[in-house]
Amino acid sequence: MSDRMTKPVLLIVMDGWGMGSGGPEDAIARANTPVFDRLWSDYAHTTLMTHGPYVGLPAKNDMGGSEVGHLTMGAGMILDQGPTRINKAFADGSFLKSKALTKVMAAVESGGTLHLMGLLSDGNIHSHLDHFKKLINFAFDSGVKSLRVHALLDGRDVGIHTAQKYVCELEEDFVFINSRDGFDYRFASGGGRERIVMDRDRDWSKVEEGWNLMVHGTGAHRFPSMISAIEHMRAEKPGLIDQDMPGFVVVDEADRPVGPICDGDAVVMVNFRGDRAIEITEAFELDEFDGFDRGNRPDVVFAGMMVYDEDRNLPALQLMGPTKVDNPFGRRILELGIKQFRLTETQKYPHVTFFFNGGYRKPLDDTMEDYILIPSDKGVSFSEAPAMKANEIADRAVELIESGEYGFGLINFANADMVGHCGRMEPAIAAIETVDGAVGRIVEALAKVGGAALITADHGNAEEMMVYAKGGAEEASTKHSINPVPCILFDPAYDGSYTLRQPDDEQSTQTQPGLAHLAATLFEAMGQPVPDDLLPSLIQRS
Ligand SMILES: O=C(O)[C@H](O)COP(=O)(O)O
Ligand SMILES: [Mn+2]
Ligand SMILES: [Mn+2]
Repeated sequence: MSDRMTKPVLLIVMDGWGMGSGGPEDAIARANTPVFDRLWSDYAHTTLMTHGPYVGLPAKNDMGGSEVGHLTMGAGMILDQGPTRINKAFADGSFLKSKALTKVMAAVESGGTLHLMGLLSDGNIHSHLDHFKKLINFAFDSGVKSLRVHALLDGRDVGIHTAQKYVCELEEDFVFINSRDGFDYRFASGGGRERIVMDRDRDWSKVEEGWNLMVHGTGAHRFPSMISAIEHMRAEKPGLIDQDMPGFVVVDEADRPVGPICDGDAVVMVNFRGDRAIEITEAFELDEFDGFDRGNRPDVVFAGMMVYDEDRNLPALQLMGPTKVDNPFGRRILELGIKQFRLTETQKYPHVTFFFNGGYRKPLDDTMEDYILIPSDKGVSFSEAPAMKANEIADRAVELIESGEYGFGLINFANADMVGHCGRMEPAIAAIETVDGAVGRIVEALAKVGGAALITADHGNAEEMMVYAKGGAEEASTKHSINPVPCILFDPAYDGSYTLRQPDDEQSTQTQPGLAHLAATLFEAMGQPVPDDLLPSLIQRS
């Protein structure tokens, strides 16, 4: 061990690990978690809010997600998130007047088709149905004659079998619009978000399949309408979750695609969140591109709802500017001369990098920041390999702690979330038990060097693996929850002289313990002065 040993303080995010009811749907309560149980009983702990106004989301019961959660943890304050800012800009009219949207509309003025592509649901994690509707109505009001929707079906941020509901809502608008002379609005292609387009781990085959369906109108599954496609897929594979639905093209009586993307068209990616929107954006925007063979790349005006990659300014045309975090935690401690690492597997790479950094994805200073990303398994369902890369992450974390070089490290364990999104109880339990063991090895290494850790989560998921309809019918739940998450301050020198602030109904959104209080808590745990623009630390000394 180095003799200039630094005692690291870690932020360990057990992604998707919420505090549930303890009932049969609660995979976390059902799992055997001796490490978590011991930490909870021996160290100062509390629970944190991760949803709605506590993380800057528009509605009271909006679920938290990784983007808003990590951004809030890194910001140390509650900032308006993308959907909140977009809603406000729609409400005050500035969104529809933006230069970027004006350019999109101008591109199709002389007869091109406007294509809207994105996740068709009201999950509000990656996108919102209202944004589709508002853009459709605006196109209609602006006299755009031809519009096509390329719909990514959700079933991951919303109920598992809800695709039809969202499709029907837009179909209703189309019926009205198409009753006017010369207007032709419809769906052109679709498919489950886990099958096409919304990859975030450079699995280009998924993006390629989506590209071929949307751009070239080619693909084995061809249907006369969205609804017939969804009904057919469901009948063929009962129980199929929307996110896993194979991709398809909508075709006319002569089997011609009704809406391939052609030269002179405009394309809007309606998703506001970047991690799963960036790969398809690269396919549209980059001249030098080796993800897959694009065939004839159409010459289109392409716009994104927001920026998806700030470092490369992609896409070039953004309907809404980025959410700005002026002074994220990573930059603040860099300025204090504290060396830091970020560690996770690639499925969660945006989380520990550009989400936590509130924008930038590469280290600001390579000598002071190490971003370590272990490749996630590819081509398997995480429910078949629920250990994911948790053990490899723990191995690496122990090395980093023992190196004595780092004063801070952020670790994300993907398991409870990624396996939780599959909606199956047994694998979720296995996922949680793996994370528990991995955290155990990390705290053991920390104890040896006198380091500390805040152990928490960005939002719930695996503690709610089923939802119950009225009358008791149960259905698998693949989405996040709005339950609070645990927060433990592991501190081997803990002598009971402090506690962490507890939630109670009397506190305001700003003071109720939440993700926004972690940055100040970390500063305090590191023995550093807490910057006074941050929301206060959770540590209460007696
Ligand atoms: O992208 C996903 O997998 C889900 O929509 C949200 O999960 P995350 O916010 O935990 O990444
Ligand atoms: Mn998450
Ligand atoms: Mn998730």
